[in-house]
Amino acid sequence: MDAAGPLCLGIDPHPQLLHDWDLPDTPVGLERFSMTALEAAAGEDGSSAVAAIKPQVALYERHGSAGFAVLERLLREARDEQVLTIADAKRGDIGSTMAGYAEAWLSDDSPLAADAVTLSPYLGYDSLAPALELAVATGRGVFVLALTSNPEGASVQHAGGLEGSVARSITASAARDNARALASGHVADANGTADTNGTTGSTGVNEGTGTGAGGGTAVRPALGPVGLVVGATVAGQAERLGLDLAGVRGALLAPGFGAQGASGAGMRAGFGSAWPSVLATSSRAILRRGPSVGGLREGIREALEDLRR
Ligand SMILES: O=c1ccn([C@@H]2O[C@H](COP(=O)(O)O)[C@@H](O)[C@H]2O)c(=O)[nH]1
Repeated sequence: MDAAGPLCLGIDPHPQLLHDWDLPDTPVGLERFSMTALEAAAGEDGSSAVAAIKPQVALYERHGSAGFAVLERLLREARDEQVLTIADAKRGDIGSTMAGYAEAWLSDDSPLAADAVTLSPYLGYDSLAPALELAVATGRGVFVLALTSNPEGASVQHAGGLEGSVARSITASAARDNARALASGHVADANGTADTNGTTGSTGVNEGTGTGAGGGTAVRPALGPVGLVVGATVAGQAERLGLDLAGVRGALLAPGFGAQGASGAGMRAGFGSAWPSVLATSSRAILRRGPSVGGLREGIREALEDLRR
């Protein structure tokens, strides 16, 4: 985020987008789409144009094993291009089988290994422990759904009321786990290398200034391995629900920027003091600028400009 700015490019190969790009709704079309988006994300001068890419796993899964093969190639080539990856898989299960999902997305030798994965905490936040443990051990991260960008999310996430909402409990649990990880110094450094010696930065962890390509001068605290998903469209609700997002000390992945209507100005206002930790993610609004790599890069530039403004 310091180097490239607070933007993640969502790679969502919707059937309509494949059609608009004049590609077939097949694994061949999916592969062309994914590699083109990666080329745009990788930037022109060897430095990534975005902080991360976020492939939407559902849209690969709908093509079966051939779709997963394309996703494996995307994740592998992104790694080769040094573009960070967030697999948007929204996984969550009872602890014993959660370990299987964790290995699939977060272990070094998995063909689907990403730098981070999105997790659903609705079988109980602590059921996610196998994924959090593996993320810490391999220098990766997780993003736990807290306040999702869709209107239906409120029926579950606001439950419990202003003082005791589900979202508040998830936020507090993430803050607890990050505090533990940060205190132990056992988190990834800026190169994604697991650091157990406390030698990275003054606190032994990755600290960012928030003064890089993302613009702005706010100081971002050191961030732990547990991020939250907080929709850009609903960020303003966080304060009303008493969520201490800045206190989480984890990255805040914010979908809803662009196609779902959220703007840079609206996000800044909604996230308030947590803004330096926000990683806005946009899929369709940028992907609609394809199929040319130049068009996609223009979309990325405009989105970054909006976030800096
Ligand atoms: O709360 C959430 C969690 C995840 N998403 C995902 O983000 C992208 C948004 O795509 P856009 O085209 O930019 O609207 C998509 O993959 C969703 O599954 C979300 O929107 N909201």
